[in-house]
This record gives sequence, structure tokens and C-alpha cells, in this order.
Amino acid sequence: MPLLLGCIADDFTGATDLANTLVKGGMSAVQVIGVPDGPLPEADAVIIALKIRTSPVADAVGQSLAACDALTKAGAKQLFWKYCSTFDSTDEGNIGPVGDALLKRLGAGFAIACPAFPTNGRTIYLGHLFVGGALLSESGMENHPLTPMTDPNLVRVLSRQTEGGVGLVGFNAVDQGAVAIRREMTKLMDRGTRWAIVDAVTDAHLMAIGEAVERQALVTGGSGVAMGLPENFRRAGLLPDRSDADALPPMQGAAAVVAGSCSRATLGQIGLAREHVPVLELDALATPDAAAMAAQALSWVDGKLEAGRPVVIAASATPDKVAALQAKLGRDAAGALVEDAVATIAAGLVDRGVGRLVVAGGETSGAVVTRLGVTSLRIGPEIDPGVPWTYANPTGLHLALKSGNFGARDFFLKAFDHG
Ligand SMILES: Nc1ncnc2c1ncn2[C@@H]1O[C@H](COP(=O)(O)OP(=O)(O)OP(=O)(O)O)[C@@H](O)[C@H]1O
Ligand SMILES: O=C(O)[C@@H](O)C(=O)CO
Repeated sequence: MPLLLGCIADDFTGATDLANTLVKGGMSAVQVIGVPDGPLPEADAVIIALKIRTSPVADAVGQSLAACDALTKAGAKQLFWKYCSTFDSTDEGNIGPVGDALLKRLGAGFAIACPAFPTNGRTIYLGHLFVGGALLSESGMENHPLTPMTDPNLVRVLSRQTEGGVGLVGFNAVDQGAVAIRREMTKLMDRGTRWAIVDAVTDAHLMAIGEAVERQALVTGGSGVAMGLPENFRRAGLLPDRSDADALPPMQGAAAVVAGSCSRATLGQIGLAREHVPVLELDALATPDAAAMAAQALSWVDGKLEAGRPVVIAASATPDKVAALQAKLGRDAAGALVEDAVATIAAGLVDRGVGRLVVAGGETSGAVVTRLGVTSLRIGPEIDPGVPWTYANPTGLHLALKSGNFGARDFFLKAFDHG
């Protein structure tokens, strides 16, 4: 099976989100964890999941280029650089520097940047990113523990991360469809502008953008803009019909949720779960010791694990508590401490018979999946937009990696109604 789309994702939940979109579009997709030493798996799309959203720039660029080389060597016809639908980054990067490095490696001079995901409330109008009804900078993302987003104007945000020049393909062109979008892209390319933020408010816009970028070596954005890509391959006669792309083995074992995401959505999901299932909320500020937090959680869980209903263990905290822990330990050390604790807890849960595990948070998922020794994920049915069940290799575990802000309030309950 020839590799059609080669993808590089800056975190593990984002990779799953993208793979889910491609599977829904009729492509077979496998998510691999890190750049594999050996050959890539056979699939229409391979998504290399990295954990580089908040890494030092040189490290993020190095890993992305290694992933790019593996994908191009395997024959990928187009590359996709997947980052967060809320454009999570800092003025140092990593969206711009990685994108610039990929363009250079591919010998290309231009790419779009479109994080829109209307189904999950992320829309872009005149370069401004909205989350639901609020500007990005008033959506809760301004309080993110690692990448606080305080500027909603993506042209400005990306300009601070690249020297390549950032333009806009605005709503009027996007609303007219692929031909008009391509015309605007050509104008920017002719002027030597390296990047274009592209407005998108509806799925129809995303489909049109997908068509417009058919011949671009690199496409960048959230999972939304990947919606239009399978159709390009189908039109070119490269993508056969795949009716069972999301079939997974039956689910087995006890059910659990671990959360390290502090997003509004995750905090709401923990709140609802508290009314229905056993929930343990860890206090990293009171016990800033990963081993002690894990020991507390694993002793609490004793006798509570069942197949039918989950236990929920959360290290998540409100912005004031996150700020207090960061003031005490520093931002990165605070994040690393909680990630270490949650990863140890997840490994302990699997040892105790958990066979279906939901992990909330991208960085947190990275830590958990790495600790569990997972090397690749097959993508299964979608629970809520952007979050499918997956089947982990080689552990044989069912995993759902939930992006912090994704999922309905009852996500931690409804996930286990599947399968
Ligand atoms: N109580 C806390 N104090 C400080 N940091 C915390 C606390 N709880 C969690 N964290 C850290 O906050 C970060 C949350 O990031 P994570 O990516 O897991 O969630 P998210 O950003 O909501 O999800 P996504 O990236 O999928 O949108 C992690 O590094 C986690 O360790
Ligand atoms: O695009 C998104 O919002 C998610 O896939 C993600 O990357 C969160 O970490």
C-alpha cells in the first residue's frame, strides 16, 4: 500500500485527532510513537506522534526533520504538520520554527497555517482565532499552564515565530471556494510571503481549503483542515474504498481515566464524573512528589476497579493552584512532576487489570504512552469529535487520548459505553 499522506504531530492527542479525521475521510491511518528505527507501517496515512509542543526549539526541529525524512523516504506524496487547534505555542515556537525547517527540507517556499476546527468550536475570521463564542485570548487558553495564548491574532502570533513573512487568506476568498483560495495563495507566494493564515468558519470552508492545497508539499494546521485531503487522493485515483478502516479488537478489562489536563473542558468532565463514579483528585501542591502521589492513587484504587464503570484519577487543578505550584517549582518542573505522577499511576492501573484507559491532556498522554511502552496505535471508532478509541501496540490496551479541551461534559462516562 503506497504511503499517501505523511504526518508529523506535535503531541500525542493531536496525532490521534488527525488520524481520526483521516479515518473518517476513508483513509487507513496508523499513529506511531516517535520516529521508528525500522520501516513505517503500511497505511494510506502514517502519523508520527512527537512530544515537542513545548520542547526547546532545536530539539523540536531536530525531531521533526527526522520524522520528515522517514516519511519522505517511505514515499509520502504530501506532508502534514499538525499542531493544536488553539495554536498552542510561545513566541519562541514551535509552530513557526518547525514549519520553516520542514519547508526548507522539502525545498518548498510556502505553506498555509489553518488550525480551524468548527465542529469543536475553533473558527478563524480575519486571522483571529475564536474558541466557541470567545476570542482565543479570552477562552481560558490565556491560563494554559505551558502555552498561555494571550493574542488571538494568528498573523501576529505566527509572525513572532518566523522570519518568513505571514499573510492572510481572508474569509471572502475562502467563502468563494478552492479557486479563489488558490488565487490568494498565489498572490502571497509571488510576493515571497512564506506563510498564510487561512480563515475558516465551516466544514465547507475546510473542504475547499483542502482542495486548494492539493499541490502543496506541506500543509499545516489542526485536524480540521485535513478533512479535505482524502478527497484529493481519491480524485487522483490513489485511494481505494476502505469500509472497515475503524475496526478494533473487542474491549477487555477494567476501565479508568487519568487526567493531567487543566483545561476548562477537562475540569467540567471531572466535575460531572464526581457525581457518578469514584473520583480521586490529587493535590500536587500539598504533595509535590510524583512517587508519593502515585502511591496514594494506587492505594485508593484498591478494590474499586470494574469493567462497567471507570474510576477517575485527576491531578488537574484550577489556574490559581497551577500558578501556585509553578511559582514553587518553576513551570516546566511543575508540569514534569505531574506528568511523571500520572504516568506512574497509568502503568500501575494497567498492572492491576485496566484494559481500557482514557488519558486527558496532550502532554499527559505523551508521558503515559511513553511510560507504557506503546509504539503504535490503530485508530478505532470516534467517541466525541476528535477523540477515537485506539488499540495500542504492543500492549494490547484500548486507549483514548483526549485533547484537553475536547469532549462533552459526560465524556468520562460515555467513553465506556463503546465496544
Ligand atoms: N496541578 C498542577 N499544577 C501544575 N501543572 C499541572 C498541574 N496539573 C497538571 N499540570 C500540567 O499541566 C500540563 C497540562 O498539559 P496537557 O497537554 O496534559 O493538557 P492540555 O493542555 O489541557 O491538553 P491538550 O494539550 O491536549 O490541549 C501538563 O504538563 C501537566 O503535567
Ligand atoms: O487540535 C487540537 O485541539 C488537538 O488535536 C490537540 O492538539 C490538543 O493537544
